[in-house]
Amino acid sequence: MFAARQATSAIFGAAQRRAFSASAANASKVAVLGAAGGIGQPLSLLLKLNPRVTELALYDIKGAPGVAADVAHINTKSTVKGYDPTGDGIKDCLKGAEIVLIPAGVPRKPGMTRDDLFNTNASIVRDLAKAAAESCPDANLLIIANPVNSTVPITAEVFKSKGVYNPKKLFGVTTLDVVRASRFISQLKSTDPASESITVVGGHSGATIVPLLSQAGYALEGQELADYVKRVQFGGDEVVQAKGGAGSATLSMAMAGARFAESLLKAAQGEKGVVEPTFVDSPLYKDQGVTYFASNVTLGPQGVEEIHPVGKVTEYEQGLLDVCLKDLKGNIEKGEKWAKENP
Ligand SMILES: NC(=O)c1ccc[n+]([C@@H]2O[C@H](COP(=O)([O-])OP(=O)(O)OC[C@H]3O[C@@H](n4cnc5c(N)ncnc54)[C@H](O)[C@@H]3O)[C@@H](O)[C@H]2O)c1
Ligand SMILES: O=C(O)C[C@H](O)C(=O)O
Repeated sequence: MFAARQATSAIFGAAQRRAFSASAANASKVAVLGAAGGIGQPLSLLLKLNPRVTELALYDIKGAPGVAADVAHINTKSTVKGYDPTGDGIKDCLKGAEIVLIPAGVPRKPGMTRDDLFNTNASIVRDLAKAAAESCPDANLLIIANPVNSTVPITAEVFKSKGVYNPKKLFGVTTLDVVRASRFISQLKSTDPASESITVVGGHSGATIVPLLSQAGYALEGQELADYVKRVQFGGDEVVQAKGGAGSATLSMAMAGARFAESLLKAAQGEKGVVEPTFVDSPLYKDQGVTYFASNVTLGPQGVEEIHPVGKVTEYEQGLLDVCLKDLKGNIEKGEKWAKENP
């Protein structure tokens, strides 16, 4: 039988559980908006298994109370409550949240780009961002809904318009790109994926996803390198195709979102040297008009502590970066413009 304790032990090791006990006084409310969806459900499950989470608040336009009732039976200590749009649902869900994950929004079907989701997801994210800016302006906001390259700038504009924008607490979740980059190189080189750490920078769509394989000491060449880069850049499409119209990555994304939330909680609870890749308001390419950029970031109790530079790249990687920056600038400006015109 899959006992919750065993599952918790498998995902969160003994050292983590001891560290958690030492800081058990921390109350960590985590909210998931879009909790009844393909990502939302397994993400809620993984958060329920995380001993650092003390309160789990699950919101969706439909189905969240059911998901909450189900997840709440898992024998870990956190409390779970589901909320829907009736009454003060969203406000109550967000009040006191330390972390808010937003996977609410439509996923791709074969033949679509992430940007094709813009028209639907922009207003969903804007409205949820408004609610967060009003009810939990100090929370860490983790944007999963696509197109991340635009939904993060939209969220920032909402927070700016309410006078509560804190660039250190707004994150586009790009964790899945490094999870894939590590897994795919381990398949090529027959290594342990858990010990692979491939830096991926840029954004979260196609050519804006730039894996920097050379920094991990790998020197793939020619077609092998091109195929690897393409697989990382279009890993999402691989899943969209395989699901044949039934959506995009949900399970691997839930794992990636839960990992990022865990890293933020560790940092908030005093752990040093917690580094994750994420798409943030970044100085790295501001001189080229690219105001948000994903790179490795050291997390601290106040969110972003240090944005790591991109570091040394090969000529080939510089070529990828040049293409990335051009696309990214357009995606960011599109989000900002839309948010200003559609407050
Ligand atoms: N950042 C990443 O790496 C990454 C990875 C995978 C998917 N995604 C994106 O995540 C999003 C969700 O994907 P999914 O597979 O879970 O989709 P899904 O359709 O299965 O679930 C989305 C959920 O959002 C809910 N929702 C819609 N509007 C809402 C609103 N206004 N308030 C609250 N909830 C609302 C829906 O009811 C649904 O339950 C998509 O945009 C997808 O492209 C991002
Ligand atoms: O590919 C998608 O549309 C979903 C997500 O962004 C992913 O990378 O899997």
